[in-house]
Amino acid sequence: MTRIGILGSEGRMGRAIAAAIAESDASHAGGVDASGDAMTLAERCDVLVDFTAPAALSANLDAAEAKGCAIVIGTTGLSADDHARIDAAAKRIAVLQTGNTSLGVVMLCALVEKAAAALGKDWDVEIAEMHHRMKVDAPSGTALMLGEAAAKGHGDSLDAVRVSGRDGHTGARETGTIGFSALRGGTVAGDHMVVFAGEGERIELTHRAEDRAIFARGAVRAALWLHDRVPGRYTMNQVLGM
Ligand SMILES: NC(=O)C1=CN([C@@H]2O[C@H](COP(=O)(O)OP(=O)(O)OC[C@H]3O[C@@H](n4cnc5c(N)ncnc54)[C@H](OP(=O)(O)O)[C@@H]3O)[C@@H](O)[C@H]2O)C=CC1
Ligand SMILES: O=C(O)C1=N[C@H](C(=O)O)C[C@H](O)C1
Repeated sequence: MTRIGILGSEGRMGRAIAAAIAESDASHAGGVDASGDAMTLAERCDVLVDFTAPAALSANLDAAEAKGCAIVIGTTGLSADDHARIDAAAKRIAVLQTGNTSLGVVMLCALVEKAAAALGKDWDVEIAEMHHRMKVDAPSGTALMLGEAAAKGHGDSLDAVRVSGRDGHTGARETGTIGFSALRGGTVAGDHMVVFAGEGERIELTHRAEDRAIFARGAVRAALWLHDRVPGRYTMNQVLGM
């Protein structure tokens, strides 16, 4: 039976993941928070799931590498340096990092890439997201994944075309850019909308998370799939066979 340890166990996602493990074939090996010791937890786990904060990433990867655990990283707001650190860890252990573990968002990314490629840059792409008032990063990790999917469909790199948080006299929209807007409030688990705006018509592709249980179930599914994989960096598409 796969033993899963939770990094960020008392957080919103940590508690949802504990509930998802209880309904799965995995066993719950324990959890830690900011004051806990990831290294000690890793000793009794096959797979760690990390839903904490970017500041915790390095220590969490150190623990997984030292004890030979696989790790699912759901934390968002990661920097380019964080991604380089993940790539380095993936040479020694199995790592899956994603901004969204839900089946629906994996499908939405595929649809967005396909639509962007088919419609081309004459259809302006805008990404809007709404999350609960406690979320600390923007745009969301999911919004960035959707932006990357659209940029890929256009044959671009997202960094070259990204426009975030317009304010003031911005000038007219530049063709080929991808815009991001973030709303925060209440208890929204996570809504994402990708708009393709053309001449006289528009397409809106939307995913609404009704409960963070969808992310938790996806994280446990990813952990079960990752157990005993050879070192490397894996994706949710591989977990879901998409
Ligand atoms: N990939 C996905 O599908 C999803 C990703 N997320 C992402 O997961 C992350 C957590 O979200 P959420 O659960 O809502 O946030 P919470 O703030 O509710 O929980 C974060 C948890 O991480 C702990 N933590 C913070 N810093 C450290 C540290 N340095 N070392 C160890 N633990 C630490 C906190 O402990 P303490 O309280 O002691 O500080 C807390 O238990 C966010 O980045 C969010 O965007 C969220 C949902 C889905
Ligand atoms: O912080 C959250 O809550 C969520 N974070 C992830 C993100 O940044 O995209 C996934 C989901 O939308 C919920």
